[in-house]
Amino acid sequence: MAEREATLAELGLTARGGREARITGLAVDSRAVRPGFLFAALPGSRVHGAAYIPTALAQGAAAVLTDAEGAAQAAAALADSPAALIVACDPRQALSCAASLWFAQQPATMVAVTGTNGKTSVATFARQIWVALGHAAINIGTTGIEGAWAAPSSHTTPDPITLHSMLAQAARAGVTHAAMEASSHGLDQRRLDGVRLKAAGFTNFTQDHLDYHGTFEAYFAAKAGLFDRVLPPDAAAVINMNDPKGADLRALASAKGQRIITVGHDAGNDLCIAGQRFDATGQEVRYLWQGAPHLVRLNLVGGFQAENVALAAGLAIGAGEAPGDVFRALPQLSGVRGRMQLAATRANGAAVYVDYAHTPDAIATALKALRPHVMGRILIVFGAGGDRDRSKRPLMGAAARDHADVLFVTDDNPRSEDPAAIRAEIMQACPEVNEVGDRAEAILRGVDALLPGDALLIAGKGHETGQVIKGDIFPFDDVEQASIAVAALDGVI
Ligand SMILES: CC(=O)N[C@H]1[C@@H](OP(=O)(O)OP(=O)(O)OC[C@H]2O[C@@H](n3ccc(=O)[nH]c3=O)[C@H](O)[C@@H]2O)O[C@H](CO)[C@@H](O)[C@@H]1O[C@H](C)C(=O)N[C@@H](C)C(=O)N[C@H](CCC(=O)O)C(=O)O
Ligand SMILES: Nc1ncnc2c1ncn2[C@@H]1O[C@H](COP(=O)(O)OP(=O)(O)OP(=O)(O)O)[C@@H](O)[C@H]1O
Ligand SMILES: N[C@H](CCC[C@H](N)C(=O)O)C(=O)O
Ligand SMILES: [Mg+2]
Repeated sequence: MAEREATLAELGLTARGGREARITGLAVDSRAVRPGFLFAALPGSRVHGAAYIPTALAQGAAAVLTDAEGAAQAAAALADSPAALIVACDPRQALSCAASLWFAQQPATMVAVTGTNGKTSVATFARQIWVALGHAAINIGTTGIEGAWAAPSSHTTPDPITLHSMLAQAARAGVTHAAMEASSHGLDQRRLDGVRLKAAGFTNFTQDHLDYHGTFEAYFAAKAGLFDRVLPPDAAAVINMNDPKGADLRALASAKGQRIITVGHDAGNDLCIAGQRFDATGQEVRYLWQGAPHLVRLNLVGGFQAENVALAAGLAIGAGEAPGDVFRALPQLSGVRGRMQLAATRANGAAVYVDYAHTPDAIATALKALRPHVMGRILIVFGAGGDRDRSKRPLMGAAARDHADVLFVTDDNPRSEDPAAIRAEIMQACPEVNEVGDRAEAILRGVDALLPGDALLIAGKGHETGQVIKGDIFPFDDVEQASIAVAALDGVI
């Protein structure tokens, strides 16, 4: 980053007293500050970044961006320094816009998707549609940056400096299309406010992340910010009307003057899921685009995937593709790793699926979605993450109790918490279950219990490759464990 310089004005920032500075890089963490950097001292969840302003100045920061509280907190250090001070009411938003100007390039066609469940799936499907239509495309989210340019990512929606650095690298590598996940944390923290969107999508709204947002209202307001604040008026809003919150977002998008593409099962929607027929490996879907039918074979298990595909198709159309081309591309779509993934099959034919369901709604949806594909019983192995929304635990237990036939409650990233206490909270709703703390053993027991025609759903970790216990990450992969269990029990590798 130090190879180039920009003035504050070029980054859209105005310092107190009109002071200018030549900026050589951006940082939100004082430990990353180098001489000439702009340090963004942001209000955090644990501490105000202003606490690190003296350190950043000592390391040569040429400018500090913060809010009024931060400026007051570090007044003494700032008064003694030649660094420029920018005080913004929303410093996170100012940082995102500065980052977009600093890194300068982003793929010309970008879309974003928000919602409690389905974001990764929709973003991946949008990328696959674009690739099928001949574009150099990526998706950005929980599974990293994938497609024509790839990189790992620690966040679903990366912080703005990381995000714009990656967008610029991807654009320089020739990427023209990008679909990104807008997490509620990312929206609340303005991480994607510097992204220029052609379309934005909404999947659904159910319980998650109340530990962070506090109330359902605040959680929904964060998601609505994608349409209210980030999406420009000349862009398209693609809204799943099957969700009760869809109507609220349609009204919001309409007030903004955005082009609205509604998606849902009712015939009145622009993109309607008019019929579905399930078989062992996927489904046939009859979509209607503004009344005209498109019959599509999807190699995807789970009725909700037809909704995710519809939303991705709506985003591609909203961002400029011809509808006919988009529907022709859909049979080529393949599933996302760890989302209703067929991980193994027993010698007796019983199937083992791995899915990332880690909310009450996702567990219910995943189990209900499996039913039409399964003739026998449905078994589930699941747990709940530590240091995350506690109130969802008994609800996850209830969802499994209501929609599965045999339950194994196990551990899923206990993090700093006592794993047995997490399991006990889940089992408040389903006391009559098999409790097996060790996840590998729970999977082995679940696989062992499979009779011909049965299916096992291993829920919660999806694509994850580690089990987080205290501060350590132990290698763990549900798909791999499913294969190991089948091999051990059936004697095949
Ligand atoms: C709750 C949350 O989202 N926290 C994010 C936030 O940290 P924070 O502002 O709360 O950090 P803090 O510790 O209070 O520190 C305040 C400020 O001081 C700075 N600092 C701190 C220490 C130091 O020595 N020097 C320094 O400058 C920090 O950089 C920060 O700006 O800003 C940081 C920098 O951008 C993020 O890394 C951090 O993500 C944490 C690690 C996190 O776990 N976030 C998760 C919950 C998250 O964002 N998840 C969503 C997806 C969820 C989902 O849908 O499943 C995601 O998009 O990934
Ligand atoms: N449209 C949907 N409706 C309900 N549940 C869904 C839907 N799509 C996916 N799910 C469930 O949610 C799980 C997570 O899917 P996905 O990773 O696509 O969502 P996400 O919103 O990206 O999740 P995260 O917020 O954790 O990144 C899936 O494994 C599935 O169980
Ligand atoms: N990104 C989500 C995923 C959680 C998945 C589950 N395995 C867990 O650890 O709770 C979160 O951090 O809340
Ligand atoms: Mg995701």
